[in-house]
Amino acid sequence: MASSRLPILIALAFSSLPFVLSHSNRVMWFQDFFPPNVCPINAKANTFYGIMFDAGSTGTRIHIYTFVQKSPENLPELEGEIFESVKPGLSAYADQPEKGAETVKKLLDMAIDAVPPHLWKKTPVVLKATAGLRLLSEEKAQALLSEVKEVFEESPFLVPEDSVGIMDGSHEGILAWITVNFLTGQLSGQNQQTVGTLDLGGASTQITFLPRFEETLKETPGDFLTSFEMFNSTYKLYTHSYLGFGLKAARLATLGALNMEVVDGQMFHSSCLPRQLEAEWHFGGVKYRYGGNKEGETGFKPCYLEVLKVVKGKLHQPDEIRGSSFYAFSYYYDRAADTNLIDYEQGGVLEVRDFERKAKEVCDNMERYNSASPFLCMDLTYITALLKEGFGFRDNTVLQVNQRKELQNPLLPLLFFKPFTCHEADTHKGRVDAIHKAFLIHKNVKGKYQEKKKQK
Ligand SMILES: O=c1[nH]cnc2c1ncn2[C@@H]1O[C@H](COP(=O)(O)OP(=O)(O)O)[C@@H](O)[C@H]1O
Ligand SMILES: [Ca+2]
Repeated sequence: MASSRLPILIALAFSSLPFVLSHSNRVMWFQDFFPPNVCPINAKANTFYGIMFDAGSTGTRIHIYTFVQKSPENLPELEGEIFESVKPGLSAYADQPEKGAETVKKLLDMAIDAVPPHLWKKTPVVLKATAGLRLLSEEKAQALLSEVKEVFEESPFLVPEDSVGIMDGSHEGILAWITVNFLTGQLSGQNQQTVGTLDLGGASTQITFLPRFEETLKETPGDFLTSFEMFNSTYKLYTHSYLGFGLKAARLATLGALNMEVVDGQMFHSSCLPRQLEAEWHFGGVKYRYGGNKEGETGFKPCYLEVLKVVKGKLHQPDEIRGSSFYAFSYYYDRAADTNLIDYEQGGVLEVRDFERKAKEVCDNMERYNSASPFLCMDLTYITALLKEGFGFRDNTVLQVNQRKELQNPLLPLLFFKPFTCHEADTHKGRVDAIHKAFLIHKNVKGKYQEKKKQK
């Protein structure tokens, strides 16, 4: 993050991303998550901490934040972050929730070392799970979450009431959009030209952009639109999370194995895999056997047809995006960097057709690329089909594929708000109200939008 922006931090930055749903159609971000002494009085310099877990489908990550508040008048500044991750993600322990929670405990032990003992009780700890847990049955997901909650409660840290839960898919999209557009300076000043975001996770994928045309708002299903207020502006965003369309879930779908009761020894085949391949793969706590088409076809053409079945007609295609450029990350970045389409460090700018070109190159020469990952052909072909046939992007749509670590920081948007000063936020209620005013998310924007039109 550009260090000049660091001072724009808010006192509650560390207080997690709870996304508490309120009784109305509003989503509140912080309610009930305020550690008592955020705004110390008469303190010259005060350091405090916050612990956030991002429980993704492919891995669990811990962010331990340190904030320093130099004087009661100033807002705290982010001083540092300790980051660690483990694989696989929690959903791999669907049938062993205690073991899953063990992985969280190991990461949490790092926080015991990082946070001074006298601050343990004031340091909130939060875990937000994404698509891996959304794909599990309610019962299995809850079992995992309650084991995690127990681990938190046995720890010396502050455990807010809603500290462990599954994050709403649309919030994932909004967070990414805010992060990218804030970091690129689009949310401040005049002439805002925001950029849309594409996040390709393991189990779900998100698309988010700010529609420029009324037509888009009219044609979009209501639950794809979310509005929020920030820095005194209202943004009506198009955002949607497609569950089961993450890269790894798409592999299973292509193999015909997604949501299947896998029979022992059952083998799944695909023309997207090296002909002679026979292997095993674990995902979401299930073991899959898979391999190439020993006799049938292999290569880009048959693979594209296979993958097409997974995406064609399954996604909403907003016309407006065809000509715009998007910011793409997660597996878009990983696969582009793996195949030298972009630089690992710098990221780069691509067109959709570059993914297709690379997919052809890899799929039609699978023996050569086999050593990297047997799924490379399938992954690149899926990305191509998802972008073109799924979302409806043109071949020449420009994608900025940049890996910025901050993008993976689920707390970052909270660091941008400056909704109140410490003086205004002396009371718990004062803080909640201030945050409320500063940042609201409304659901069902379409309903509202139509109502407004009728009134006109
Ligand atoms: O902290 C991070 N740093 C870098 N990349 C990350 C981080 N967290 C997730 N990713 C990227 O996200 C993708 C995996 O998605 P994830 O496991 O979060 O699935 P989900 O979003 O579908 O639950 C990979 O491309 C991985 O590189
Ligand atoms: Ca993710």
